[in-house]
Amino acid sequence: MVIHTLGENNSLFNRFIAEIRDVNVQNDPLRFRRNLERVGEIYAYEISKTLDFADQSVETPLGTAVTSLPKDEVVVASILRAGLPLHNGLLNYFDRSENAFISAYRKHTEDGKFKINFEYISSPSIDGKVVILADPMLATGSSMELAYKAMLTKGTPKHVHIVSVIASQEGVDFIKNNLPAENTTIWNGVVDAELNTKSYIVPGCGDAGDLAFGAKLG
Ligand SMILES: O=P(O)(O)OC[C@H]1O[C@H](OP(=O)(O)OP(=O)(O)O)[C@H](O)[C@@H]1O
Ligand SMILES: O=c1cc[nH]c(=O)[nH]1
Ligand SMILES: [Mg+2]
Repeated sequence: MVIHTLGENNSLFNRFIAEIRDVNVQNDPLRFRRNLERVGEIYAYEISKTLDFADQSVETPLGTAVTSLPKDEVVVASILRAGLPLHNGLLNYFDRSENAFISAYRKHTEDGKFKINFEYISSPSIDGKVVILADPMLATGSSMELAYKAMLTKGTPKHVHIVSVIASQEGVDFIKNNLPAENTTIWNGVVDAELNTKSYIVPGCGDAGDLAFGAKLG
């Protein structure tokens, strides 16, 4: 399985990750969402380089320009709710893509544990298409695995790109061990070493869904 960690290279991408993490910046929800969106835009550009391309003619007022354009059909998919700003960023560039949404969230119990609740998937057929499955946080990897399985009920994809902004090493290993290697690629912004006792990524950024959209009950 090919795994990319974009934050390993020096670029402006790291500024967006730093602001997403920074307690003194992430408390501005508009900026937090916009930074996730900007990260999504950069992922879209990087992932676009892996697509199949074909020459197409474009008529200009003065002649014909032959341009190499992506020919794959792309489905942008994300996990509610923290995935929404990242989804929007991907969609800003893959503006012709189809879209899918999966609801998967941590349902906490009184003993401090949680299980992943799945309620909903809205998706087109993914037969033969390139699926980009996005969620800013890859902690244990359970939500992503559940979302991946839900997507597979909608067809057989050509390729699946798993996209996270902040991942844990455990989450990356879990995806590597549980998803097929041949047609899956993982894209992370950064990979942090630890999960705490509540399975939050350390240093991570805190609760991405709450930072983007506010606290929720349960
Ligand atoms: O890798 P995992 O251990 O499964 O954890 C990651 C999941 O947890 C967060 O969602 P959360 O349940 O907080 O929902 P939210 O997006 O509604 O905040 C995050 O957005 C991922 O979906
Ligand atoms: O660190 C984490 C883990 C799960 N979900 C988050 O939003 N943050
Ligand atoms: Mg959350």
